[in-house]
Amino acid sequence: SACSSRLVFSQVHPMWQEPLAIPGGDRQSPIDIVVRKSVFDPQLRPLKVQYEPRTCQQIWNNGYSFLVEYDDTTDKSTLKGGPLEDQFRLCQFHFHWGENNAWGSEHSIDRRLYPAELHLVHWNSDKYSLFEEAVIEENGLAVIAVFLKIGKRHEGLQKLVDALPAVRHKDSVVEFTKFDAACLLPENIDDYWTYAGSLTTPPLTEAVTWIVMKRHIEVSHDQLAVFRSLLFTSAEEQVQRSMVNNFRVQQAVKGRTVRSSFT
Ligand SMILES: COc1ccc([C@H]2OC(=S)NC2=O)c(OC)c1
Ligand SMILES: [Zn+2]
Repeated sequence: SACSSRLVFSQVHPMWQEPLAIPGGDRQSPIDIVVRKSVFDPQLRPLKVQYEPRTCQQIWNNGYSFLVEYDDTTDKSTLKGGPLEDQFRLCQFHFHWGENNAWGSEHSIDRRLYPAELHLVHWNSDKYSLFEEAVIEENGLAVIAVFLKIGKRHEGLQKLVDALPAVRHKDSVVEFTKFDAACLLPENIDDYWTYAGSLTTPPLTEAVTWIVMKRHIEVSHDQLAVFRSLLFTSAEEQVQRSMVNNFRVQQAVKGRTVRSSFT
């Protein structure tokens, strides 16, 4: 699918140092969400998530995370409502996680970090015809963020966990079909925060309407351990590096307002 588009990142592996100052970066992500400063917006509507499991295609280790990629050539898996004026198409989801359970998420709530964070990535198919077009437009993308907490085993995630050893190295791909991404959403998706932000790895474009779920999902310690068994490095490289701590440092809010859909 296009959305995992082979946008050429800076070849220097960011390893999450800040490789470059973003010219005029005044809406960068991730951020710490200060709950008492968020503003309830009664005009925020319920989210409408309609995912078609048959659009799931493959898992790709891109050397930053592993992406579960969807066929985004038609409007079969869509997101609308909430803060969104247009219809958005699901193109991939991926995660960010730590080397241990003390940290790993990109966003935090009142400074509380989670061991991992899921990003469900959608692009505005009312206004653009390709992910690559949308990724440089300020209303181009919508990313749903869901925090992961260590607890009971997540049955729906296990099918994905079982496929990960096949994509251990950077640039490996494995077929992965009929996965319902909706199983990774918390029961209640009506409670969320939303703010204007950016991609969290290069190209860091300020194209993202963030929808950060208030409710987390639970995964088992062993399931998250399999994420940490992945590698940043390709099979040919002499030195193998574990894929952990693939999150960006938090960015200045710079006067942005974070709205909440709940009081
Ligand atoms: C080329 O497409 C990209 C590139 C980077 C990101 C990063 O930005 C966020 S958000 N998470 C990431 O890993 C992306 O995710 C939507 C999509
Ligand atoms: Zn991400």
